Amino acid sequence: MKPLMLEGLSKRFGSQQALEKLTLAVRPGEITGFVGGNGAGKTTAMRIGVGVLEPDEGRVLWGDAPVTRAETERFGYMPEERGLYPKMTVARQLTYLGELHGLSRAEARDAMVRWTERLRITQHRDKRVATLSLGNQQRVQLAAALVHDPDVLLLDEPFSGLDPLAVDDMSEVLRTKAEQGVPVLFSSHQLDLVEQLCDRVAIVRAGRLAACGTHQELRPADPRGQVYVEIDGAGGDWPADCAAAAAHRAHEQGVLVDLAAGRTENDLLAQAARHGTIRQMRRHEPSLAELFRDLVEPADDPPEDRGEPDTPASDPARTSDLDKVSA
Ligand SMILES: Nc1ncnc2c1ncn2[C@@H]1O[C@H](COP(=O)(O)OP(=O)(O)OP(=O)(O)O)[C@@H](O)[C@H]1O
Repeated sequence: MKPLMLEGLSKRFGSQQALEKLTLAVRPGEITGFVGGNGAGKTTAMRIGVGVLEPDEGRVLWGDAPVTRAETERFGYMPEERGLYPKMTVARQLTYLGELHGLSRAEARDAMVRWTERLRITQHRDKRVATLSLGNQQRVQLAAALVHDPDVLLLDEPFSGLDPLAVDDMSEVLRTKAEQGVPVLFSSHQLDLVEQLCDRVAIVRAGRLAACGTHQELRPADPRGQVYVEIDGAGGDWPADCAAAAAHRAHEQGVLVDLAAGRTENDLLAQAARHGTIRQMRRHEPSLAELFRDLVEPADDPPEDRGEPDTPASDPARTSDLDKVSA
């Protein structure tokens, strides 16, 4: 399987610059999470990726060459607005979509049977889509994206509104497709889920790639990091009189401390111990949600601020992995 490359995509709707030179590689055999605030440009990028929208600038590469219309037929796309025919039965719908993507009637029927079993919607095969719960409609929508055994999977918020069992089913299917070598890209606002499921995360901000990499690569390079400390009954402000603490804030059941310059964890430990029994002390690894907030929160900037590249995008440590792919 080949990577799907979105290369230098720009797209404007009226006065709204939806994408600004966005470049992103979706690698075969990996799940890439596509995250960003509302209106950051994820849907626009995916629609261009599957060929339902033309970019103003940039191109979509499948492997080394620009993707052709025939090749996009081999892509699987789950649109955010969901594109099912409400009055058609599930079975008819999936079979029809399979045929549209080039399968014979018998192959399409087999694929419908297989995916309705896999996604646990066999009991709904003869029902009209509109009569299903939203979660089950979403399972059908995923089946619709998979029925022709696609070479690439692009899914726009596939997890929104799913119950935990459906989240597990959906996650398992995406993982299996990636293991088969398919490049998988999905957008989501559920950052815990993205962190768990994705091999790589692309963070988009105001139409640009703010950062892309594995969770490890996205973490700040600062080797000092922060220290999480939990002390029995000490309250949240005990670091205020610790010389080893430059700053602190409440976090989970304890506090997150920035070590002061020249101080070590041992200095902090000694000072913390004076405040009570230490339950936990560990180097803090920021979650994806924290990294995301750091990178994306200033996205409320007015549109005129969009002209300059975002600092993280120009940070080689944060885009180095992408560079390797595009090189
Ligand atoms: N067809 C359209 N016509 C006009 N503006 C559009 C159109 N599609 C997208 N936009 C605008 O482009 C920008 C990017 O939208 P897009 O839907 O790609 O963002 P998103 O990251 O998917 O957002 P969300 O997380 O809210 O779904 C937004 O400002 C949006 O209003």
